[in-house]
Amino acid sequence: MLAKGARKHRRKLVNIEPYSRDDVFWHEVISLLGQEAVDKAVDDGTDLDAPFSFREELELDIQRLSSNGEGLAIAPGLKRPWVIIVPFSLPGEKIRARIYRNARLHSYADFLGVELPNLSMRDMSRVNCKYFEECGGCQYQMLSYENQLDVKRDVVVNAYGTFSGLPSSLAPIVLPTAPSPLQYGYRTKITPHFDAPVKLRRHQKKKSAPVPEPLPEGKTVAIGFNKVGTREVLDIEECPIATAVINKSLGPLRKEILSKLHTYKKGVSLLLRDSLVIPEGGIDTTLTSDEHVCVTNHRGKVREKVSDMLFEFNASSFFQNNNSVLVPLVEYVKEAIFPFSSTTDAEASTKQTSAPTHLVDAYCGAGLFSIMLSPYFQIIAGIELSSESIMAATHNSQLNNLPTGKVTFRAGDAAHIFETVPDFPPAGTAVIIDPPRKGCDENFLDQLLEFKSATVVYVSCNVHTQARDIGMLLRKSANEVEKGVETRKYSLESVRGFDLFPQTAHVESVAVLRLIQSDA
Ligand SMILES: C[S@@+](CC[C@H](N)C(=O)[O-])C[C@H]1O[C@@H](n2cnc3c(N)ncnc32)[C@H](O)[C@@H]1O
Repeated sequence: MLAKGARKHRRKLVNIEPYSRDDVFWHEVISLLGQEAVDKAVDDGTDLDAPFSFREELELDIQRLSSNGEGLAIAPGLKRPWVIIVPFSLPGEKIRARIYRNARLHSYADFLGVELPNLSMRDMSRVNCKYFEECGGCQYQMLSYENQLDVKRDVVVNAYGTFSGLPSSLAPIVLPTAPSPLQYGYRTKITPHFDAPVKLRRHQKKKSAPVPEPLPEGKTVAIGFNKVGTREVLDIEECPIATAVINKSLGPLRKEILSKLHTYKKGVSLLLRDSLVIPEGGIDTTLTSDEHVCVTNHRGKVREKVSDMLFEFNASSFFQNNNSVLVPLVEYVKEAIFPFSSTTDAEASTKQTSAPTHLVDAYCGAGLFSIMLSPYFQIIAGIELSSESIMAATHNSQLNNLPTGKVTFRAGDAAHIFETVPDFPPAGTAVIIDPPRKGCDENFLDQLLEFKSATVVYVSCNVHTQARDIGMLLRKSANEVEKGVETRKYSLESVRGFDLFPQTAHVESVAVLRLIQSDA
């Protein structure tokens, strides 16, 4: 019988949040070791029995790249199999690593160096950041950009293979990853943070304590991002994936924070957001400026331009962080909705009889898709949980002179959108879904299935929850046909990664679904 503390530790290691980063690793461990070996270790009770001690150093052969960006190796010379996860390492490489955490049938290790590099992938002259291998951010800088895009396509393929629950006969067509026009200097938002120095924190806790003094000359605190694999802050003076205006402001902001560090009771997350200058004078698009500034006030306003449309939103609200890729992304979504515009008349007539006239934009944020696609629809309805973003979306439809009544934005849970559009003809409606990382809930998917729009385009920053949601939608849709209550079902036409986050392991994924006759 395990002691209480050991039972708690076991529960923590075994109960992984589904579709999380840890869950992705766990599925990769199963895939590398084989289900049989995993079952045996679980039966023997050795699945948590790590064969390594803290800080043990090892030489490893990397076998695969994880969808999370790290290299995966099977520990050498052991009687029972065990996986080691090491950042900055590539398949085919021999590397040195040092264990820092043990988990269920796998351990995490720091990267110490390459013994034998994989020269078909690694070229260190490509690395553009002085914090590479220290910062937890951009792990793929040593890869060519083409290689990064290929790796991200594999992530999409594997996510559908592992998390959709679809048989391999229904595996989607995964198109090549669409590139970002900018591969550095693209991030329009960064959020470096700092912890209040321990001494100050203690000092501030005592109510009777005198007002703390500024830090003595030469004493400083790290302001930046997490060191790889830790929660420790790495001091960052520049970030090559952020825009020039953000990098220009980072130095002065750091200086200001350090000069008043003694006034912070706890650590703080800073915000630096690239914005066009917003001219005085309210809603007047003739007053536009191409000058960029960095907004650091969380309650400040930000303006971005996408093609010839303007977007304003609160600095702390959601907006896509790579402006350079937004025109290709929106254009791709548009072509998915109106495939006939790029096909011959004969092809078009076999695909769909008429172009959609209505758009539902679920999880609409500040109205990016609704507003960009407004010229192509008669009526648009958007929904979004954040009332701040809905106010921004409504403001943005006026800022871009959209005809009154053409676009309606509502604050609320996405699932409520379908009850508010009873007059939208499903056959003439396209639905765009762009949920947060956790994906959609089942209630939303049920409403979507009941509505039966001709086309659904699902945009996601987490391809693993997207695969789960699409798998569920396709199964429920096929079930309706099997039961004889419906003759049409959803078919997954394609999935395509979009590189919104060059140099990192993240990928945005766009899935296109069509409602087809079940015998089609
Ligand atoms: C990835 S963002 C997409 C925003 C927008 N489509 C864009 O591209 O700018 C996801 C949005 O979903 C919103 N959200 C989260 N949960 C929601 C829910 N249950 N119903 C509606 N919106 C939700 C968030 O506030 C966030 O703005």
